[in-house]
Amino acid sequence: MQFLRIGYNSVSTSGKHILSRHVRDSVCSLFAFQFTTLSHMSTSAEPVVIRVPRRMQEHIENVKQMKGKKAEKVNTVKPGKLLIMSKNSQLNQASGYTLGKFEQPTLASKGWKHSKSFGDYFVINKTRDVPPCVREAVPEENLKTTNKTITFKSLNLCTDIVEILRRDNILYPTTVQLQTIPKLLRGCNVLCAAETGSGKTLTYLLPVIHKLKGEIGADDFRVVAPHTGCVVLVPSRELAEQVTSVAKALCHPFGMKVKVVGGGRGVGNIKLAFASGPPDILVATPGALIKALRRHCLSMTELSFFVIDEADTLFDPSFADMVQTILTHAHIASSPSQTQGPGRKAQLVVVGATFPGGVGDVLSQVTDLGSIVTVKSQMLHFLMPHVKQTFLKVKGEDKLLELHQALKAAEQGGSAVLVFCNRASTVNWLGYMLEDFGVPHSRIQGEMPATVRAGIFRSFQKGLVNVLICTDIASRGLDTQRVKLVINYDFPESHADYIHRAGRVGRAGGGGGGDGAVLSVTHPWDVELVQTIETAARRRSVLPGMESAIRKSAPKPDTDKDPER
Ligand SMILES: Nc1ncnc2c1ncn2[C@@H]1O[C@H](COP(=O)(O)OP(=O)(O)OP(=O)(O)O)[C@@H](O)[C@H]1O
Repeated sequence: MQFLRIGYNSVSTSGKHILSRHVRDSVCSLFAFQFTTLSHMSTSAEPVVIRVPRRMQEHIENVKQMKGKKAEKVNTVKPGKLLIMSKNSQLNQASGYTLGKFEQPTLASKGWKHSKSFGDYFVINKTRDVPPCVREAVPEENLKTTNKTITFKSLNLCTDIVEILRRDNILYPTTVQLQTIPKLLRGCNVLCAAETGSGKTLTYLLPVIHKLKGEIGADDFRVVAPHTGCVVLVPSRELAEQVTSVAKALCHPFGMKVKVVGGGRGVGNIKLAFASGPPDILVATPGALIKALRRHCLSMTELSFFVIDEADTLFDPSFADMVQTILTHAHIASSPSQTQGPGRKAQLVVVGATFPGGVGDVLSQVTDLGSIVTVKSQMLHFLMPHVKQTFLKVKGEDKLLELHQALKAAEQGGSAVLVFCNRASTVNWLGYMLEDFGVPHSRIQGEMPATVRAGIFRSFQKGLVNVLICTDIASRGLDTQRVKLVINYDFPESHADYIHRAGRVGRAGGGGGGDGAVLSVTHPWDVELVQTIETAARRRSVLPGMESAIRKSAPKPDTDKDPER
């Protein structure tokens, strides 16, 4: 300070020295008044030099840095329920706390690249008990007094279908069903993007069955020339069997035929599916469907519906060419009017819980993109608020022990567990290790024949075994109501994989939707993904990089008679 005063004096008297820009800025921030005076005084005279001692410069820099750090730290600890619970309680975040738009959250996983962080953890607590897609269930006796409650009947589905659903205790449409079913019944092409477990299978199957049921008998030419009414394309054999069993249960009372053709079976088996004539609904994997088309087992020119389920996988480069080839066999409508009467074209339904870019490029080749109505759920690409998600930073050698502990705890609770690995070889190795520990389990990975995989998955679904070690092949679309715990033994390689894996718990119709949990074990190389997930949780925002090209269609000024409006 002493020295500065001398500088000030020298300015006021001689004004002969040049003020270095860097020092001027530093001084300016701390001694704003003095600098204003200096600049003012030096305008008419020669440039000014103020000599600031090195120690003072360092002090100024230190103060600046400290100020910056203080600005970064946000006090998120508040009384009440916790959204984020961390090993370091200073980094907890109350569920009632909302980060400001420009506030930088201090992450519990901030130092997780450092070896000292082994043993650290944080938990994203659930903030609700039921999945957001499940709409408020109002007791039957209150229905008359509650305008808001919409049942499947009010969606104009035929009473027989509503009755079948009622027997399965499916009474109220989920939000995505409520938004999508009326549009499909009107004949629109629909792209439906909704979170995992929100009931997308029924979303497309119900209108498909309703319409095909109406066509049978009412449509003379159909009796003369029976044809397949709907093709559902799915990426895996397990999913094909799952969709088929749901469709069969719904179609059986109406005498409608549902068949499945999946990978891993020979051409003879594919032909067998068509031996008794074209099925009303065909569920197929891309490879099997192409084989069927090449052998003229079916024609897709008279389809009423073409459904692409798990679109993000089917539009992935490994499938995209096959999907494109298949789409050229179908005549896709460009407007609802083209879906009526003889010579009608097929409605296109594209369904998924995550969407990559590039979907539009493929679809634009078969239909007018403007004809596709987009239904995007509000929770798309958000972390599930009804599932507790724990992240552990552990040493490689401790992973197995952590897994064993978690499996033992789950075994006591009697719940089923999915353990995800990134490689088929890890699935096999982990299986041998768990055998040594005496943990009964099954394994599924992509290198197994599809028929074997499907059998293993069926026995897991039936409850014959409670632990399934798997790769991401089990993360897409499979309905795993029994599963209460998902363990990421290997951390997923992308946000999309995390969303799909975590989505195996907390599904609609699961009764206690809120008792599912996800446990992720992480390594230093996973930390960046973990940090973006933690940031999204603290900000309550979507996971980054998932926005893709999906935009909700602007409402058209037509006679949209959705009951929700
Ligand atoms: N309206 C409803 N009410 C109650 N349960 C429902 C309803 N609709 C669907 N379900 C049940 O919710 C579960 C999940 O449905 P589904 O498998 O279709 O989800 P999804 O959205 O396709 O999930 P994913 O994205 O993982 O494929 C199923 O067991 C289904 O029977």
